[in-house]
Amino acid sequence: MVLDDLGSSLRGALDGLRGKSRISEEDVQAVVKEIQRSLLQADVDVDLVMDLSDSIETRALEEEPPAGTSARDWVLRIVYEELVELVGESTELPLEPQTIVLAGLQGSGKTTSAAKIAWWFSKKGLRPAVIQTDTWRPGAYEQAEEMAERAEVDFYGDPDEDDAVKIAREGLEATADADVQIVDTAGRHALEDGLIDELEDIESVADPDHNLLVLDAAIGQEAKEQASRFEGAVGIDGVVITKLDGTAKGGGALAAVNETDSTIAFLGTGETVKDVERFEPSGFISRLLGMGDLKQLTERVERAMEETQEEEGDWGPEDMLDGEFTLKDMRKQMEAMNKMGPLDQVMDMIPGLGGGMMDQLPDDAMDVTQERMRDFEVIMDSMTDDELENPRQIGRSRTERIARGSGKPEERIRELLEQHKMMDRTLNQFQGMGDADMERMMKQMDQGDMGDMGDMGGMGGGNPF
Ligand SMILES: Nc1nc2c(ncn2[C@@H]2O[C@H](COP(=O)(O)OP(=O)(O)OP(=O)(O)O)[C@@H](O)[C@H]2O)c(=O)[nH]1
Repeated sequence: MVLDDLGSSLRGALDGLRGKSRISEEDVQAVVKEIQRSLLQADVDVDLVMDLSDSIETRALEEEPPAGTSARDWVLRIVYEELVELVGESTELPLEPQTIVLAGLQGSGKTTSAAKIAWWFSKKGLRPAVIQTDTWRPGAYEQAEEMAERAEVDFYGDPDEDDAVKIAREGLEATADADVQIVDTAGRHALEDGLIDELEDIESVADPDHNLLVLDAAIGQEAKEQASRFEGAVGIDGVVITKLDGTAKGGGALAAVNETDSTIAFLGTGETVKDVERFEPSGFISRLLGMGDLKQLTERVERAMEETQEEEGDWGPEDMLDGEFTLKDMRKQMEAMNKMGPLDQVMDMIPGLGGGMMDQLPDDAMDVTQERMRDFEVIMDSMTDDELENPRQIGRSRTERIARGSGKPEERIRELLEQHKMMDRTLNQFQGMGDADMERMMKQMDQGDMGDMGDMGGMGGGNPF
C-alpha cells in the first residue's frame, strides 16, 4: 500500500506529543521529518513533499487549536487534512452513460483495469462493455475476453484485425447498447511516436468523457515525464493506480496526478476483477494512518452479503442482528468474508485493527487465520443441525465426537466456540445501537475521528490514535 509505513512511523512521532498541551517547534519538526522520510521513500516528488511539510509546519505552529484539543490530536488533524489535500479529490465519474479510454505504459494493468472498472459499474446497476483495441501484445485479446467474461460484462474485440482505430470504431458501434463503454488500448511508451499517434486517433474516434491514465504503483520518478506526454497527447483527467497490493511505493503516481492536474479515479488491489476500489481521499488517508476505513468496508460487506444472499436464498445481515446468532449465521458470515478478498486487506479497513495492530502481527498471522477459517468450516460440517443452531449445548463428549468426525483437534473446536461467543457478544452491542448511533459513528469515521470505536467489541486492539 502507498506510504505503507507512514502510519506506524507517524504514530511514533506523535507519541512524543502525548500529554503535552502546547506544541513546540521541535515537536512539529520531528513529526514533519517522519512524514518527509516516508513520502520520499514512497517516491513522492521532492517538491510536493516540501510543500506539504511547509504547510503542516506553518499550520501546526500558527493556527490556534480549538479549546480542549490535545496537541497530539491537533497535529494529527492537520497532517490528515494536508495529506487529503495532497492526494486530491476523487475523479468525478457520475453513474450515467459514458465512454472511457484507458491509456498507459506496457504492463501497467490496463486490460485488467478495463475489466475491473466495467465490473464496478455493473455493480452500480449500469451496463458496461469492454472494447479491446490492443493489436500489439500477443494474447491481449484472449486476456481481455476472459476477464470481461469473469466480470460478466459485454466485450468486443477482433483478433484478426490489425487496425486498432478500426476496432475502436466498430467496437463502439457494436456495443452501442451499453451504458459505459470502456476502450482498452495497447500499452505504449510515451516516447514511441507511432503508438502515441494511434492513441490520439482512437481518442478522436471515441470522443470519450474520460481519459484515464493507468499507472503501476511501483512507477517512480519516471511517472512525471510519462504523464505529461500522455497529457499532451490526449489530455488526462483521471488516474488509475494499480498493484497497490504489491508495493510500498505509489508516490510516483501522485506526481503524475499533480503533473496532469488530474485526480485519482480507481485503485487496483489485486489480480481479479473484483480487486478494485473507487478512490476516496479521506478514507484512503484514514487507512494509511491506521484509522480504518469503515465506508469501504461497509461497501465490501454489503456486496459480499448480496452475493451470499443470491446464492443462499434470503439470508441477510438483518438476520444476524435479529434474535439468536447461531453457528449457521457465523458460517454464512465467513462465506461472505471469503468473498470480500484477502483477510489482511479487509482487516486493514477495520478501525482499530489497521496500522499499529497489523504491524504487531507476525508475517504469517494472516495465513494462520485463513487456515483457521478453513478448519472452522470443516468442523461445522461435522456438527448436527441442532448443534449449529444451539452451540451452547456442545460439551466435552460432543467436542470429542466432532473432533473425530472432522479430523481436527479438540482445541480447534473450542477455538471455534470461543470465536462464536465473542462474535455473539459483539453483535449484542450492535443490537443496542439505534440508527442515530450508527449514523453518528459513520460521521465520525468520515471526519477521521474514531472516538471509542476500538472498544466496540471483539475486533481486538484499541484505537491506535
Ligand atoms: N497484484 C496485482 N496485479 C495486477 C493488478 N493489475 C494488474 N495486475 C497484473 O499485472 C499484469 C499486467 O496487467 P495487464 O492488465 O495485462 O496490463 P496491460 O497494461 O494491459 O499490459 P499491455 O497490454 O502489455 O500494455 C498482469 O499479470 C495482471 O494480472 C493489481 O492491481 N494487482
